[in-house]
Amino acid sequence: MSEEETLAEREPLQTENLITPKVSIKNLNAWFGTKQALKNINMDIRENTATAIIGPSGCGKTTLIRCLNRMHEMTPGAAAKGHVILDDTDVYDKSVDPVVIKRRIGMVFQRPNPFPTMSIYDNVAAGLRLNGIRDRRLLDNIVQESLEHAALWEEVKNDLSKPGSSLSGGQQQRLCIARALAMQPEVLLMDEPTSALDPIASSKIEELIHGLKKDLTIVMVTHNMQQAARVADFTAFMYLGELIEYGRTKQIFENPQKELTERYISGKFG
Ligand SMILES: Nc1ncnc2c1ncn2[C@@H]1O[C@H](COP(=O)(O)OP(=O)(O)OP(=O)(O)O)[C@@H](O)[C@H]1O
Repeated sequence: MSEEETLAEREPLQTENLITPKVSIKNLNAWFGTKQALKNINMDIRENTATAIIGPSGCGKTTLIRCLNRMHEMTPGAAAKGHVILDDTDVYDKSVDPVVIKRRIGMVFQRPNPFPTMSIYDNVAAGLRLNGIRDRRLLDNIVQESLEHAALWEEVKNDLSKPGSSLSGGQQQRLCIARALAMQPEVLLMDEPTSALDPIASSKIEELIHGLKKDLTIVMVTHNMQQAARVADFTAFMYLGELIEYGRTKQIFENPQKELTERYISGKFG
């Protein structure tokens, strides 16, 4: 058994249905005004795994992950209907506070977006302070842990008061990951987290994703199929707002069951 093999690959397939998902998407539909962007998505996401969402431009990848933590509805005119069950909470239940959901399901965006006027330290501490944490020692600890977790601490530990915007693009993206981790999310959504980065910075983020899976569940959008193959345990292929095929990454890439998936994977359209 190679070290490259992931936990999901080693486990026998038969156990798959017995594992309670971390996130269960049921009959999820989403719109921008009258345009339907997601069509009846059903998908279970297993805890402590990385799932890649792939598919051609405009197929609904970003919309899908933004529906998971209720960011989609923040776009004027946007709406979602259906269920996203996080453990045993329906994210779309009327009694649920979307702010709590965003804390439990964090997000990292395509372009690194540190708060430009804030120091490295304050970028990571900002969310904690907003949540009323003022104790300096506690803040120091969480900031250090988050930066360590994001594999950035060694590079910035002597420069914590410098602006976040003084870092390289790859470092800024890891700072944004640290900022998300400081809130101790259970699920981390990543929307093409390496598309603005060079290959070395990208591979650092990919390594990081491997490590982060031990503590949380990752759902990432990527245009890069090699990246999906390298980092994701499971891959979902979408087309025109529909989930066409979803399974273990190895199966999706080596033995797709649907012709559309096969055509996309082999570069016949994109
Ligand atoms: N703010 C918006 N207003 C109106 N329509 C939108 C908006 N954002 C996305 N859409 C439309 O919704 C559909 C899904 O978009 P989405 O961004 O989820 O696709 P995607 O697969 O992530 O695309 P890409 O790979 O290009 O980022 C597309 O047809 C897109 O044009």
